[in-house]
Amino acid sequence: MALTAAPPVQGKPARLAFVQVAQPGTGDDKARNLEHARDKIAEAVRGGKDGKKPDLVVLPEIFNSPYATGSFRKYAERIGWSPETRDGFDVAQTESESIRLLSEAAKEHGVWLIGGSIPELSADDKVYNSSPIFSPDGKLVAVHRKVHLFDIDIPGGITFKESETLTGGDWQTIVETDFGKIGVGICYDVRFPELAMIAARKGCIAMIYPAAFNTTTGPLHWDLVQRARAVDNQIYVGMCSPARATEGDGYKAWGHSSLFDPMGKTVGQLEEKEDILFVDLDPEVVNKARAGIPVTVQRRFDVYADVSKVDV
Ligand SMILES: O=C(O)CCC(=O)C(=O)O
Repeated sequence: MALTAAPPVQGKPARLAFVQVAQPGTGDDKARNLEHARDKIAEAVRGGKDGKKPDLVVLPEIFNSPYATGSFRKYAERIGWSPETRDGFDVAQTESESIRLLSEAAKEHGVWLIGGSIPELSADDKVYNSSPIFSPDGKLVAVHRKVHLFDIDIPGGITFKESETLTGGDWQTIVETDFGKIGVGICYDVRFPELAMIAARKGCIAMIYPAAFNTTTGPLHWDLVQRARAVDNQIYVGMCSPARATEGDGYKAWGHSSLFDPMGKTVGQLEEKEDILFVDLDPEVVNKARAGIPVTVQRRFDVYADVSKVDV
């Protein structure tokens, strides 16, 4: 029995490298963090056991600053990119040393680069948690500003309030690479299924999130939310975390950078220490999942189209 399947997703097989670098402690200087990230990108580009060069390298959330609301403004840099200037943006004009370094690394190695995220200072003096994305010629093709701020309070677990110093972004980010469309979110954004659903319906083969879960929610939800987004939308979902800090009283990231496939299977996953995860995307795996379980074309928007109008 042939079922009605969604149109095939456009893309080519691609190798990804998730660079799980240590997150800076409060005493760290930024130049050292940046140099370390640059070295790790170079290591990733040399490939894993089979020596295959990745098409896309991903860094974790807030890799150049301590992950602390009190540090974001101090470490923030003016990037200058906006969706309006996207095509005419010249990296040579940015004031951001992190953007310059990442652009050089992407160009030097000829790879797509999701440059984790960094605190960004906007023209109107707000601070955002922002993920810059570079093409292999070093062009800054997009900046995703974390849309959903991480404000949680779990007694006996973790309290964190990004909104004390950060502002939420107000656009969705989809990047067109030469191996297919990729959606980008940042960490807490993964808890909101809508971004992933829209990305999938717009033809993305994967959602990638620079992220930094913690030791309270990590063991419970890190795998679960990625697998849920992957299975709901029949796309690949991956998150790149910092390594877990072993000293100091700073943020203790969960680690476990990982990629899940459209059937919810683990493609690959790290532990909590510094390491690099090499994993492959295959559009045929997406097409097969969609042909077998065609939820993409079975949705009943006539029944639930007005979900945003339902009061909570
Ligand atoms: O959602 C979570 O449990 C963690 C989110 C987080 O750490 C973040 O958004 O930075």
